[in-house]
Amino acid sequence: MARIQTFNKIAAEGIALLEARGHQVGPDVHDPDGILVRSAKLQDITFGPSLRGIARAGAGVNNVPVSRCTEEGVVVFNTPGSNANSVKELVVAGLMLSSRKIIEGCQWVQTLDPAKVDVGKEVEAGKSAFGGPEIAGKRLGVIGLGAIGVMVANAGISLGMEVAGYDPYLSVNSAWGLSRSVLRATSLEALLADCDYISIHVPLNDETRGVINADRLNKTKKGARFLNFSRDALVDDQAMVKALKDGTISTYVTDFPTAALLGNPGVIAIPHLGASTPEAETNSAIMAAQQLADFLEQGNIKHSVNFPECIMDGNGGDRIILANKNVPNMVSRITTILAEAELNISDMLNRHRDDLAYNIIDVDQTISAATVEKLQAIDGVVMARVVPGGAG
Ligand SMILES: NC(=O)C1=CN([C@@H]2O[C@H](COP(=O)(O)OP(=O)(O)OC[C@H]3O[C@@H](n4cnc5c(N)ncnc54)[C@H](O)[C@@H]3O)[C@@H](O)[C@H]2O)C=CC1
Ligand SMILES: O=C(O)C(=O)COP(=O)(O)O
Repeated sequence: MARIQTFNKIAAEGIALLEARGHQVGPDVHDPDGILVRSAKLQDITFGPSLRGIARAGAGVNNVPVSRCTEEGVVVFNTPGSNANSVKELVVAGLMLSSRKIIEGCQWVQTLDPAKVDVGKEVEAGKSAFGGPEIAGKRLGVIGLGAIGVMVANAGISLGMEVAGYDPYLSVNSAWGLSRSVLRATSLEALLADCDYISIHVPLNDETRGVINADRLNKTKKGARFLNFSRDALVDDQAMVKALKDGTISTYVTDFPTAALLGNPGVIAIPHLGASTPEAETNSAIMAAQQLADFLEQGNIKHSVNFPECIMDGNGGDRIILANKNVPNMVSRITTILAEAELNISDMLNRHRDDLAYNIIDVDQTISAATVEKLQAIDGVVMARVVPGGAG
């Protein structure tokens, strides 16, 4: 049994999956082996020595201190694609909201006093203040063509838009999913200069922080509508407010409101609702719970953002999982210690990702605590554990 602490409300299906597998789950669990989280910020949390894995039920992991986790041998998971449709649908709504003055119009209707005016007559007389262009035939630029960006680009095509995409790291999988009608923008600047509607779908990291800055906004097509359903810090708020004031951007739709944006005309601020559908919440919770349980129970790693993918069927005996710096001679040092302990390796898988290697080693005999200590003491070993319950 593992102890799993939750940091947000996680859909019941995910919790039920873990409980059905015998694990203790909840917000008050102490000394957790695993953490299950949505958007709660974990940067200021000190992790105890028992922590082995963190599963983010969702896509973005900027709320998790991933580098610190890697150094401490903690595996971080996310759930790619689990909430992409939910975000895509809200982006489609955002396109419409950015184009037609639906929100202002609805707010105005609520101000009409039926005791004083004929509402139907007043609506017909006042509606011309709330017109806006159709999106069909206009050009949509999609920055980042991953799980969400591909769906948004394809939706744009279905809605009769011309669509251009920009993603220097486009995966083969995304390329397969992308409509052939989507044009390739040669650079971010070219996309910004050419598009009437722009939607950004990239992770927040050191490369993308502030990617939409004053300089790029100055080069953006006059009157463009900008949609940000990714993260607040991708966009320089002050520069965006200025671009809204001078008409460079006509509407900024954001799922990540900040203090600097509130009260500015042209801002449509949504309270981070992109993934708030029962379907997305259930998908994400189940995927996160499954991945975390598979790792805690068997050491298998799928959809980690800091460890390599590593999955091996067990043979029913003891299993060691071990992470080490990806430097020469590590495997021989590990296997020497196992041989000295007269342990016979029945199966072994070694994978690496950047500077980190991960090993799953199944042995025919029982592994002693002393052997695990020796493995942990090897210079360059970040983490070594016997998976409880063996590799069956
Ligand atoms: N509003 C909400 O509730 C939600 C927001 N998100 C946000 O959306 C982001 C994207 O989500 P997914 O599409 O599921 O992730 P993903 O990992 O499938 O796609 C991200 C794409 O961005 C591309 N990319 C990375 N750096 C880039 C750069 N500098 N320029 C252009 N493209 C770049 C990658 O190659 C990848 O194709 C997440 O990281 C998260 O921050 C995700 C889900 C829900
Ligand atoms: O998956 C993501 O990156 C999201 O932004 C969704 O966040 P949430 O799980 O709704 O707090």
